[in-house]
Amino acid sequence: MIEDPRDTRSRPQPELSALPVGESPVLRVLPMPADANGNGDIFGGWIMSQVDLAGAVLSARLARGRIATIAVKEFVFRQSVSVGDLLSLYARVVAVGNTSVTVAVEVYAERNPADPIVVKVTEAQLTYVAIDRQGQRRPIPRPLPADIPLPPGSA
Ligand SMILES: CCCCCCCCCCCCCCCC(=O)SCCNC(=O)CCNC(=O)[C@H](O)C(C)(C)COP(=O)(O)OP(=O)(O)OC[C@H]1O[C@@H](n2cnc3c(N)ncnc32)[C@H](O)[C@@H]1OP(=O)(O)O
Repeated sequence: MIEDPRDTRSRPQPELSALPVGESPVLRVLPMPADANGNGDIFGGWIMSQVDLAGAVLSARLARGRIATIAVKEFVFRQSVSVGDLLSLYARVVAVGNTSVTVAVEVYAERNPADPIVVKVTEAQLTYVAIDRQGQRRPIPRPLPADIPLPPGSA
């Protein structure tokens, strides 16, 4: 039987959340109908690409140039995303190495404008490597910028 996407009875009830207090999203984005799968939910792959872009923002600032994604640690999709949701993506630097930057990204969806709720959609940890024009790894320039919050011990 094909599931009716408007029928929410059989779906897990959303865990109510709130947007992180005192933080600004690095990216806000609205999924469009073309980003939806056959069930009417937004493709996980589309969400993953938004997370990759969100993680790249702080990494590119720290690398002061080109970067490449080298690794992504575990995506767990906790809630589905629908057309009409507003996604906010928050990023936090968790490590800065010699050539790499590791960033934790969290994704929240705001929905139902008449009675707004916020749900946490997913989170992931991504590592980016600073690369030169030939695509070879290069050191992250030091000193690191003072305006990006960094974990203790980063220098
Ligand atoms: C002013 C405006 C600003 C804001 C404006 C923002 C704009 C935002 C732009 C959008 C930006 C697009 C963002 C998408 C970017 C792609 O989609 S890139 C496409 C997908 N990725 C690729 O094609 C990469 C392919 N891989 C490669 O080319 C090579 O592996 C690389 C990246 C050159 C690295 O070379 P390598 O010899 O393999 O590197 P290796 O020495 O083994 O490791 C390098 C570093 O990675 C770490 N590493 C290696 N493996 C792992 C692993 N499995 N896990 C964790 N770390 C690892 C190492 O520990 C090392 O770190 P450090 O200790 O040096 O810090």
